[in-house]
Amino acid sequence: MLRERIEHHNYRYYVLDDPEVSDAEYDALLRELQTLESAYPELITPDSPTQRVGAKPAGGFGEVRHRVPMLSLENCFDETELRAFDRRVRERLGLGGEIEYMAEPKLDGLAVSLRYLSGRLVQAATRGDGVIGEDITLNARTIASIPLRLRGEAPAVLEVRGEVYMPRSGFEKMNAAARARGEKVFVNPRNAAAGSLRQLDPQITAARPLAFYAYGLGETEGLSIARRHAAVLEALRGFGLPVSDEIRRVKGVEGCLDYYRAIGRRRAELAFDIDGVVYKVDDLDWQQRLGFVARAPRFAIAHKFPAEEAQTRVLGVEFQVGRTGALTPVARLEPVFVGGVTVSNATLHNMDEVARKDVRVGDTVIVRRAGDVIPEIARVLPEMRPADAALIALPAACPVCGSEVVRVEGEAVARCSGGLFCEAQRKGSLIHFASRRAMDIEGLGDKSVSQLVDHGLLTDVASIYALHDKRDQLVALERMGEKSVDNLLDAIETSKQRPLARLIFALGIPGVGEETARELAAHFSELTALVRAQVTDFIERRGVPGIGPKTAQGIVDFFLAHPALEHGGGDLAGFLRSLAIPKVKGRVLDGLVEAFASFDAIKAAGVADLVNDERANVSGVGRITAENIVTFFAQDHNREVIERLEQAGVSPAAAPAEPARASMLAGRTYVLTGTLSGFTRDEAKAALEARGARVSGSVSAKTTAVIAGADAGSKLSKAEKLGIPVLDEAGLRALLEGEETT
Ligand SMILES: NC(=O)c1ccc[n+]([C@@H]2O[C@H](COP(=O)([O-])OP(=O)(O)OC[C@H]3O[C@@H](n4cnc5c(N)ncnc54)[C@H](O)[C@@H]3O)[C@@H](O)[C@H]2O)c1
Ligand SMILES: [Zn+2]
Repeated sequence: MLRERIEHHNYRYYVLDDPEVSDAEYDALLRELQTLESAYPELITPDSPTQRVGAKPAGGFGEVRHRVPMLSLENCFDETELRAFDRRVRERLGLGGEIEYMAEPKLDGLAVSLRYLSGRLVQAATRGDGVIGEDITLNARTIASIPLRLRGEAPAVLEVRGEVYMPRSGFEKMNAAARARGEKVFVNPRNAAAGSLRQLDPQITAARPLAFYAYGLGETEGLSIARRHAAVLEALRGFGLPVSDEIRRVKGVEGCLDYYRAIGRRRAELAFDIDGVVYKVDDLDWQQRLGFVARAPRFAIAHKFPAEEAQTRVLGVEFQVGRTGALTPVARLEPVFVGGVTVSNATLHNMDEVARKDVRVGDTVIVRRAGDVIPEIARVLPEMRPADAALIALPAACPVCGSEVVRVEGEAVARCSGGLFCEAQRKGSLIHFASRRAMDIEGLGDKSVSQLVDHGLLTDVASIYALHDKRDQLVALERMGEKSVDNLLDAIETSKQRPLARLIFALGIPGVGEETARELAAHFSELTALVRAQVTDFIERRGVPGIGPKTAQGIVDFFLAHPALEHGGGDLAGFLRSLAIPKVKGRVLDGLVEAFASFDAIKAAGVADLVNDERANVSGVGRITAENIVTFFAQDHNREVIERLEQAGVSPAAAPAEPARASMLAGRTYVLTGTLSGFTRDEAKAALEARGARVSGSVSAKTTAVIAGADAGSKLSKAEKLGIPVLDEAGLRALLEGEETT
């Protein structure tokens, strides 16, 4: 029965701090019951979960009777529901205009009530069932942000209502430590906070990273303040209680929605988890007139964010093949609504990840989609695993071309060995070549590349430049038409003039990203030089193979101790061997002779001359990338493609004479904010600094420009206020390439 199921989940959640289902699923059950009860009001009983808050205390703790009940909040999940709430409020108050609300973050922890008598903390209690809570005074005393004494002139009685929560950083640290000890980890900061606070041994609570925010009042005596919720918060602050500085006064539904969206964008940046925002009528007299229903006040509502996690089932696993042949396992899921969209696939990244999470086909899993991040499987619920759940195995053959799948020892990825014989790799490399940051050929995206490959019009990247001879065939294709074919051919023609760095990046050499491609273009100036390069052109060897710092020091010390040693002539290797210098034999001995040729040179060598190390001539190109580049250009088919590209007139401008790059942006200050798609923050910072710019963390009048990625927050609004130019990611690229002067 529905009520019993809800009660069971309440018990798991509120008493055991160990829920079995996601909040979204629980909310759906509760709504189902609410809908039923509103259709058949005669079924409502006072003990129905819709009429009650939380659950009775667990026992083990003393009981506290709340003098002012601790209620829950009504929920809304979208704009329509919010408007309905606002309309109800105005109708009840008989008001026409916009209502002023206080908008607050809805912290995801657990509610507590702190009782101060003449400024001293005398009791702390959980919400319990709203009427009777658990006495957690000793535990609450261990939380640093809960003052034991109030500041200023405290009233005779002050009950403070607020949320005990666990900041995200503390949660992650605590879970990492638990994982290292092989102990159970908490599924989210809320359960961690509840589980940590409701410990019978306060010493355990003391060791947990808990914090507190105050947001309201219970019983008070002798407190005189303005009849405004804002004044309540101000007073709480004045008594030394922590109050969130994200709280704002807003006007009407539009103000509420603006606040909701703005904080929603910054949700991931906040130091704590929030599951939504709360709007409260600011005027306390109005609050009083609005009053309460059974389990919640009528003057406030929680506007919840779409759940970032949801529960679903793994129906199967497919392996996708990327342009480098990497096989990515992708779980096919029973469609589920999470993070605001319906998700039916989630990446499993690679086989190590599959093993680490122990995902099997048939498993019930928690899917997570935070912000615009690709959905992923957060964890498996092993207790719900069916007996016939199937292990996920790496296929022996590529699902696209049937070539053998190889997995390099020690590497997480498995690859199809088919190379350009593999259609998936061919399509992938064509899409990459034409992509915006590579050769930027508009009209050659995922779909059209796929279509052209399927019709045999494209084979490799050089075949793009033969398309103009196939105009008739192109026009005959579905979704093509004269106009779009002409546009495509124009775009292809234009792409012949892209700078060398872009062409190098477009070729898709393993390990060569945009930044490395730029370095390579600057170093080699033309493609033929890069094609002919050897590993030694990238990497300079110094010292003698096999000699590390210790051996080197040993050699230097030996000659310091024997300054008079001379080599009378003859076999140098034999003479060295006869000296029996520690570690100097075999490869090291041969290497010394080869590198230095004379005994005097070896005697004179310092540690730095002896130690074997490598220096990169091109920044960002280490041995592995160097080998990748050389291997790439050693392949006949790749050389042939390059030749055909050249014949077709793809003649990238040699890197423009770099305007003393190191000082290109000297004297300028940039601020980075939001998420860039092509760079990490650190990469963007390094690239700017390499050009002489300063990168600062805060916006001021001295800021040259703010570079804003997706979901930029307060720094962007500050820049707009100060009238400081704002660049997007394309602007940043132009700036780095010296094409723009902001
Ligand atoms: N997964 C499960 O099995 C399960 C079971 C029961 C409940 N739940 C979840 O618990 C939630 C319901 O719990 P609830 O009754 O505590 O309601 P709620 O969490 O939706 O809202 C009320 C609570 O919000 C908190 N809050 C945070 N910031 C606040 C602020 N600024 N002002 C006022 N209050 C603030 C308070 O603790 C208050 O008690 C739902 O999200 C539900 O999905 C899940
Ligand atoms: Zn393949």
